[in-house]
Amino acid sequence: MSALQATGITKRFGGLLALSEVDLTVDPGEFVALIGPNGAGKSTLLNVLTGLSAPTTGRIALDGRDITRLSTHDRIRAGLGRTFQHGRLFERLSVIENVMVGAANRKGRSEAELRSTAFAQLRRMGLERFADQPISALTYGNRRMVELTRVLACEPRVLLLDEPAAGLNTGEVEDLMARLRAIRAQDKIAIVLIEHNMGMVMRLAERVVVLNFGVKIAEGTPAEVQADPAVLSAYLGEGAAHARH
Ligand SMILES: Nc1ncnc2c1ncn2[C@@H]1O[C@H](COP(=O)(O)OP(=O)(O)OP(=O)(O)O)[C@@H](O)[C@H]1O
Repeated sequence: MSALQATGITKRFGGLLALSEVDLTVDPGEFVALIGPNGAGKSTLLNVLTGLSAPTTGRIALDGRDITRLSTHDRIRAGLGRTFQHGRLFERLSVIENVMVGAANRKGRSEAELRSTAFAQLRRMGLERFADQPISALTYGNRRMVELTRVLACEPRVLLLDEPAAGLNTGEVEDLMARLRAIRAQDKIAIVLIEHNMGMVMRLAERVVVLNFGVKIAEGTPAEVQADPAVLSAYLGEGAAHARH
């Protein structure tokens, strides 16, 4: 059974067709990258999957259960986690308190349990020394890592990441990739990554799905997708694709 299955997702904003009959299937533990030029519909698809935006038509299932009509909060509880392109940390709270907020999405935990869960997550992300610092004291790169830690504290089965490497320096991107590999190996969670950093996509993803103007134009291994003329056209324009063939 698929960990996540979105079928026939269409999303209209007035006259604009942001997504057109998009299918996305993610197997348990699989690492899928979702790529496409600016405005292709990637963030819109994540918003629909997480319930921030209702699809015009289409169906979403998590572990075989229809979640199309669940609230965002209930989807998180059901095991669907997500980070945002522009982070949303609580500035006035400490690092560990932010992560505790993530852990609190799981029912029935005492404050002491939330704190120890949050601390364990911070430790495995190499952030434990910042636990009691305010968010405002962190570098940009560390803030992004705290965002990832917070969603991990929700113990997702499927993790959706919206451009986690944006704004990170080379060393931080390497660190992020190593952490994502470790998370996946340890937690066996499925990951869907939206990313413009193609080097990262090619090194991490097992399967790549390409959107362009709201339509899925290609799907395959990183090597297959890189060699696909339709993908080249979408990124570089018809002229560049023809020049290669
Ligand atoms: N709330 C909205 N209202 C109207 N149009 C929207 C809304 N959200 C997105 N769009 C439009 O839908 C299309 C897809 O946008 P989306 O942000 O999903 O693309 P993207 O692939 O994530 O792009 P980027 O890589 O630049 O983040 C764009 O034309 C965008 O202008």
